[in-house]
Parts: sequence; C-alpha cells; structure tokens
Amino acid sequence: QLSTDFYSLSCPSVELLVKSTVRSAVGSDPTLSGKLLRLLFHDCIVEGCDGSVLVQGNGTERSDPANKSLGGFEVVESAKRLLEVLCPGTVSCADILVMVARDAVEMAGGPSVLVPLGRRDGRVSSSSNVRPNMVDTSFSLGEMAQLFSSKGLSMDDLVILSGAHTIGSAHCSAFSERFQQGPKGDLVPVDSSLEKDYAMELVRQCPAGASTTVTVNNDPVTDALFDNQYYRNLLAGKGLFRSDSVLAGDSRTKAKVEAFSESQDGFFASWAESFVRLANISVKTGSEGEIRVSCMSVNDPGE
Ligand code: HEM
Ligand SMILES: [Ca+2]
Ligand SMILES: [Ca+2]
Repeated sequence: QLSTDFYSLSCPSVELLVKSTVRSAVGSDPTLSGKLLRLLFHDCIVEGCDGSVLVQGNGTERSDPANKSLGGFEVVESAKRLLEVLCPGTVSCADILVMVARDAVEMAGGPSVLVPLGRRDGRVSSSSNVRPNMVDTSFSLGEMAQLFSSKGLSMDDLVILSGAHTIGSAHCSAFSERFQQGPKGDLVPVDSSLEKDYAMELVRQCPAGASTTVTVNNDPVTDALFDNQYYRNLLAGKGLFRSDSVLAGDSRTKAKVEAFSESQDGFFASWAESFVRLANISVKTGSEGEIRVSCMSVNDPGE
C-alpha cells in the first residue's frame, strides 16, 4: 500500500524539503547522520515504523533507558514544522523519519535509496514495549536472528543492516561487557575476538571510571563515512560491540561479511534492499493511526 509517489499530488516537494533540512542539519553537526539512522531502527523495531519513538513524555518509548542515548529528534521536528506550513496535515512523522535516515546515509557517502511512502503515525508509545523488542549487544547470533525474523527480517538483513555501524559512535557502557576490571583496577579484555591493539585503544579512550558522556567511534577507520569498512573491521577483530564481532565468527554469517568486505558496490546494493525492508516493518496505512501535527506528541483525540 506504500508507494514511491504517495505524496506526488498532496506534497510534491516533500523529498526535496526533507533533504535540504537534513543537509543543513548534518552540515552543521556531522554526528547527526549516525543518530538519525539509529533513530529509524529504534522506531521500526518497536510497534513498526510509525514514529512511536518520537513521542515525548513520561512512560513513552523515548523515556526507556534503552533509548536514552538516541538523538536527532529535532531534525525530524524541524522538517515536520516546515511541512506543516507547506502541506498541512499531510506527511506523517513516520515517513519523515524514514526519509531523514535515508538522506543521512546518502550524505555520509552511502547509496541513495528510493523508499516507498504512505506510513501513518502510531498513537501508542509505551516504554514497556521497548525491552521485549530491542536487540542488546549481549545477544547471541541466534537471539538476534530470532528477533529480526519476528520483524520479517532475515539473517542476511541482520548482517547488512549491522553495516550501519560504519558510522556513528557509542558510549563506553555499550561495550563494557568486553572488559573486566583487573587486579590493579585497570580494564582487561575478556573477549578473545577483540584484536589486541584495538582493545588497548578502547581502554585508552574508555578507561575504568570514564565519564558517562565519553563516546568512541563505531568504525575506528572511517567513522564519518558510510562505506564497507565495517566488514573489514569485523574480519580484523575490530568490531566494537560483541554483537558485531559474532557476525565474523559464525559460519552462518561469515561469508556475507567477507563478501561485503571485498565489495562496496555489493554492500550498497544489498543495503538499498534491506533498508527498504527495515522501513516497511509493520507499517500502518490507510485509516490506521493518524497524521500527527507535531512529531513529539500524538494528536489530541478532540481534534
Ligand atoms: C542488530 C543488533 C544491534 C545492536 C545490538 C546495536 C547496538 C548499538 C549500540 C549499543 C550502539 C551505541 C549506542 C550508544 O552507546 O550511544 C549503537 C549505535 C548505533 N547503531 Fe546499532 N545496534 C544494532 C543494529 C543496528 C541497526 C540495524 C542499525 C540501523 C540500521 C543501527 C544503527 C546504529 C547507528 C547509526 C549507531 C550510532 C548512533 C550514534 O552515532 O549516535 N544499529 N548500536
Ligand atoms: Ca515504532
Ligand atoms: Ca565507515
């Protein structure tokens, strides 16, 4: 029911307007590309791609600890404000988030992807829905594959979409399980899949007792570039999260990791397909849901 020309009559310049909003936001803060891409993932995995992650307030998805480090909300909201002037009540926040994430990837050097539109915004955003649907870095490959499969995504999609970690950054706590405090209080790697020099570099950037605001690049080589370096890192023992490293260590996923490490074109072509699958998870269409006035809150039922 989604289509690439969904707004061609009702809001013909939507793609252009969103793109220029993203361009100026990412231009002044390049760390936004990673934030925007992750925001879409966290939206789609809970209640489908319906903008539920964007709603502000007590008890919403956004208030859950698993979503504490999300960012980029203001980019979605500023595109929405612009669109409410030009095409009032027409473009959903769910669609804006998809376009914004797509454009963020393109602006970081990734492929441009044509995405079908027409999603409606959800009216439910509850923190209790987050944990049961969220992947965790401590998951085994089987557990991640199972969660993805419950969303209609395959093990190949898992390998491809994890390539998102070619950009962006992480807080020290996101990979602390890979280290243990040694006798002198220093951190020692407990995870043999982590290459030694990389492990030392991580300890240097995230020493024991580091501030909770410290972040580390997901991709130690090309942190700002959306490329296939992520897969080369995995093969070199430089996957930041345990959930990254397992992709290179398991026979079910290793061949894809190797193939993408050797072909950026291959990665980009697969990314375009998997991205659309991600963006299509449990979408609401037709008379389901609503078109929000502001992405930060569901509409007042009286309106
Ligand atoms: C499959 C299992 C996945 C796990 C366990 C995982 C976990 C994480 C964690 C722990 C962080 C660091 C957050 C922080 O400390 O600030 C992160 C960052 C990120 N993730 Fe994932 N992720 C997964 C899949 C994905 C997917 C499918 C996407 C998008 C398609 C994605 C996109 C990102 C991006 C772009 C960042 C960087 C965010 C930033 O720069 O602020 N991740 N991920
Ligand atoms: Ca959602
Ligand atoms: Ca990169």
